[in-house]
Amino acid sequence: MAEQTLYERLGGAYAIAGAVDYLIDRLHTNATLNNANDKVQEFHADQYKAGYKFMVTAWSIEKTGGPACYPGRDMFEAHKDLGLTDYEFDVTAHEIRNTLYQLGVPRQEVGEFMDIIESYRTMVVAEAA
Ligand code: HEM
Repeated sequence: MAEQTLYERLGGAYAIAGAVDYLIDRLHTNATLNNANDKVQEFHADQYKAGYKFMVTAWSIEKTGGPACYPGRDMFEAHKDLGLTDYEFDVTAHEIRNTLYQLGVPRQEVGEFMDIIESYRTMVVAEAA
């Protein structure tokens, strides 16, 4: 049998959407991120929340080997005007990791997903661009 994709091992679209739902609620109330950057705080207004959950869910589905369904910008385009620092990236990555722990995702899959997140650092952090 062919090896299952990370997308399949995470439980597919429903499980990923559930994890993103939990994650974005945490990020939107993360005082460190909100205090660090006006642009981030502005974007955390409720009117963007459902759309952002959709975007991050679709991105995660696609990057873990599920169907190509992400309609948003690439990670450099989406973040280049936000002036993000390595510290803010680390805080976000910490919340992502904690979400996976909280939901009981196995160690192997946590490692693989966090490797994907880390591979986008230079596209997200303005200092590194
Ligand atoms: C690897 C980590 C990250 C991933 C996977 C990610 C994912 C995404 C996605 C999928 C979008 C939507 C793009 C679009 O609508 O075209 C987006 C936009 C955005 N992200 Fe991230 N992001 C990451 C890191 C961060 C960090 C560290 C911050 C700030 C703390 C951040 C803040 C934002 C904001 C404010 C937007 C909206 C930008 C706009 O519409 O002008 N992201 N991100």
